[in-house]
Amino acid sequence: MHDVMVPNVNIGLVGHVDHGKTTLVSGLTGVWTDRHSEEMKRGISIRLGYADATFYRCEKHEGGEGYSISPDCPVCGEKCAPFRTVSFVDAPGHETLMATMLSGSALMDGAMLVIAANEPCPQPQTKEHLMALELVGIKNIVIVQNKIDVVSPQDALKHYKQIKAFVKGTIAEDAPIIPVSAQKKINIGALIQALDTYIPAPERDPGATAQMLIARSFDINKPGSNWRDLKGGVIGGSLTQGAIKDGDDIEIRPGIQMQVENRTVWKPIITKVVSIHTGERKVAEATPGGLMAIGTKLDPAITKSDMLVGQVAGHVGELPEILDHLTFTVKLMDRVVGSGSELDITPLKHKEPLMLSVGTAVTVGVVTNTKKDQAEVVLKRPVCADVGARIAISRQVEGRWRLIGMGILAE
Ligand SMILES: Nc1nc2c(ncn2[C@@H]2O[C@H](COP(=O)(O)OP(=O)(O)OP(=O)(O)O)[C@@H](O)[C@H]2O)c(=O)[nH]1
Repeated sequence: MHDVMVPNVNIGLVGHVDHGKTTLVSGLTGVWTDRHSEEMKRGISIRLGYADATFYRCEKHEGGEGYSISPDCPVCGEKCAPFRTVSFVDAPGHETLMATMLSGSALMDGAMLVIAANEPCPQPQTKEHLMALELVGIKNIVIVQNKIDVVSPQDALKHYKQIKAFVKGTIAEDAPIIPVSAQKKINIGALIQALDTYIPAPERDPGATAQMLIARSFDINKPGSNWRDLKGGVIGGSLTQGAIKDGDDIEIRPGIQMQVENRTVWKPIITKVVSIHTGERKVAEATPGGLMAIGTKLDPAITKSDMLVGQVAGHVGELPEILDHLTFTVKLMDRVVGSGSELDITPLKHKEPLMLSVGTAVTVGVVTNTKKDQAEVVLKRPVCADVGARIAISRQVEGRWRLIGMGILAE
């Protein structure tokens, strides 16, 4: 591992099932396949996956040639310095896992939209994932035209034009389209160059109060953990602002569900940070950018099996309110995308159940009040969120949750 501090960004991988997202991350990190198959064995591949990469650039070459995942320049063999570390958030492509994709999108500074060259574009989930990026406000997008090794140059060009037509008028209209073969490792340098250019490390405020969105939580003592020297109950995710240090007392909200006099209440969890990892490194302090894992003094029974996913961690007393009902402005799309039949979206109805994604939290609620562009929803599970937070709204259409619009949390 290197000792140079380089900017870190979180890049999401989205796109239709089997278009090669996992293979691509493997090519960009050199390690992912093993970890992924390890996860598969443990039966948790439906959850979000993470992998870290360090990118190197040789100053001696123009274009994508000098970009690689190895410190040795692929052209001249000279040693190069790292210029960027990247945490990949791999969202599963399957349509029933849209909630997981939305939960992961809260962590993304930008996204790679992976589209296979050997299938007509757009496929249903490609449409739905692009719409999700648009709704959650992810503007920095690089389109990867994958599997170019299995089509002729003419067909690749035809397909490229299909992608161009598909993204016209969307948030990805000006996104670069990089033809690659993840499997044959063709054009990976150009892809790294595009990621560097189009997904910059965002401005963040390390001086603000800490807010960590939790996207994984587990028992470190279980076999298969990547962070063997962390101890106790572990939470993983990303800081959106502020910093967390080793030894800090932290609070996790909403916390634990309890029954008090026949009422369900949520009690924030208070604990101490005993170790921090970013990527493969142990660090004394975590700042925004990249994914991290924090070892705490919590009993692993509280953190096991992703039980704290969707919660927020920060310093004691400094987190946003715990909300068991949300009032938000609503902007609905015209039609449901990604379904076989693209149905019109009707206004929200009183008593209608909705699935709402806020930060990494995915929660279900019932509409209790609705006006033209505002709604109130009572939640089954509360969330911890600030006024102004973005809310992705899904409703049941033809038996599954479909993304129908976006909300902004009001006072
Ligand atoms: N020929 C060829 N095959 C590829 C390429 N990239 C991926 N594949 C194959 O396509 C299949 C799907 O790849 P994955 O990487 O699992 O796809 P995915 O998008 O992660 O799929 P989900 O996680 O299920 O959404 C696998 O059999 C890969 O070996 C490529 O560039 N060329």
